[in-house]
Amino acid sequence: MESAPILKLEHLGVTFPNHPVFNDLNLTINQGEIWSIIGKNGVGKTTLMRTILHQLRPTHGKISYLPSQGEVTIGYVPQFRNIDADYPLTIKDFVGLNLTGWKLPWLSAKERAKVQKILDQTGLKQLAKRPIGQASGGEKQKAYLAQALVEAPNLLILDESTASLDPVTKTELLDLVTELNQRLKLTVLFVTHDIPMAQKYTQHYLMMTPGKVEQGPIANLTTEKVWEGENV
Ligand SMILES: Nc1ncnc2c1ncn2[C@@H]1O[C@H](COP(=O)(O)OP(=O)(O)OP(=O)(O)O)[C@@H](O)[C@H]1O
Repeated sequence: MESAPILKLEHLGVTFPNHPVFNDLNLTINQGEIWSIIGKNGVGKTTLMRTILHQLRPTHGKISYLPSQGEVTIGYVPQFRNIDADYPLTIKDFVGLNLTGWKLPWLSAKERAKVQKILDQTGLKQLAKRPIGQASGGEKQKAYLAQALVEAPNLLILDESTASLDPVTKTELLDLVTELNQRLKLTVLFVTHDIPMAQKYTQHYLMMTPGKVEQGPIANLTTEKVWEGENV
């Protein structure tokens, strides 16, 4: 049985001054689906994600969050950003930041339990007390994922979040995301240039090309299609 929609984009368009990024984008994402969002550099993938995250207002069309806006909570894992070696927080405090609204991490017992659980799930338990600035790139990226998941969102956006990771760490992260998807029906938008990973981990694709978007089941995403899309 098909799930109910969680996100519906209708005739969506974003135009920066003198620069239309995309137009007339129509897309329905159902609860529990995993989508890859692909397309060449600069085509508008991050702009689309920022619009879904309410950071940008669409210039045309609309986005519906279903069954209601209040019921759709979004976790966001950005592209890898380094963190200064002398950044003062431990991995555990960093993961808990979302729970405190980015103030100093004075957590309640319940919040501490949430952090503990997600550290466990993301394989960061042994590293909880390590200053995040001294963690490896992969560990930092896991911490960003844990931070995005700590409040149990029902929609997770991975914005090229695995791009800088080695194959083993990349697979660990995406296996965890798949596990959460199956257990909790977490809906996932995976922005990526990694077509083999998209084919392995996602069920549907949205391919953005200048002036046009295409979507379908991931089995239809052939190498030729990607090549054509990247060369428009
Ligand atoms: N705030 C802004 N003002 C003006 N132009 C912008 C703004 N943000 C993004 N752009 C432009 O919009 C286009 C789409 O950018 P976006 O970051 O969404 O692309 P992308 O598909 O995510 O690219 P990449 O794969 O390189 O990350 C680019 O040409 C970019 O320069």
